Amino acid sequence: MSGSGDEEAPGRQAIRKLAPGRLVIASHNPGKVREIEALLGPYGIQPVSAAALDLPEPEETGTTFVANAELKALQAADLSGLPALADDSGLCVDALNGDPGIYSARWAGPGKDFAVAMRRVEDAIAAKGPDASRDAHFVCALALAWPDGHVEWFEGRVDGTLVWPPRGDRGFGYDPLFVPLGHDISFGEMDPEAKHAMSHRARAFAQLVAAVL
Ligand SMILES: O=P(O)(O)OP(=O)(O)OP(=O)(O)OC[C@H]1O[C@@H](n2cnc3c(O)ncnc32)[C@H](O)[C@@H]1O
Ligand SMILES: [Mg+2]
Repeated sequence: MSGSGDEEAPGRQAIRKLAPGRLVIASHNPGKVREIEALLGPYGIQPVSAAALDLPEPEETGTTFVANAELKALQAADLSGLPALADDSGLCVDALNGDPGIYSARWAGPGKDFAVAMRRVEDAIAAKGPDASRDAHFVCALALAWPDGHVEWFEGRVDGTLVWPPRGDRGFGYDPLFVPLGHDISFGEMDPEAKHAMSHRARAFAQLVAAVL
């Protein structure tokens, strides 16, 4: 941090008090929780997941990634009495006007079956014809909320193209479909460290670190 003598923002003071304290990761997605724990690793914060605290999964009624991240973070902070970090993310496909977007989890159905969701994406692109664009991007909105209702949010994005059939069994969700720009392997084939070097989540996280940690 640069400068001296300036008053720290309330959020900054709060997160400083966290270390080595606790932060709720307000997500019920084990793949995301794993990635966020890895990203938090260097900062001496002890994360606890919403699932470990038995927090309910809120209905995602927002119409944007940020709105959904915010409602998940606020609910977890309110119920736990701890600061909470939520992630709302998804795959946006150009040929599908940005779908599945904020509905990315819902395209996998109640069984959260991403083989089904990836097939749905592929079928929808194929229905647009052989010349349909295969360009896509992942978006991640992170919201950091405190029990007093203070909330800050950050967004990251990574561009790429979609392959078929799915490639690799690393990562989670739509990772096997997505080849980031400038690379020739999918997120599903990549080392977690390589994904963290460029992912939408890592980019949103870098902004959070710059602003808050
Ligand atoms: O809401 P929480 O409890 O955090 O878990 P979720 O799985 O429902 O998460 P979202 O509502 O944010 O839905 C986003 C979906 O987009 C997909 N997604 C997000 N980030 C991804 C990534 O890095 N790689 C692959 N798929 C991703 C993933 O399948 C998620 O289920
Ligand atoms: Mg969700």
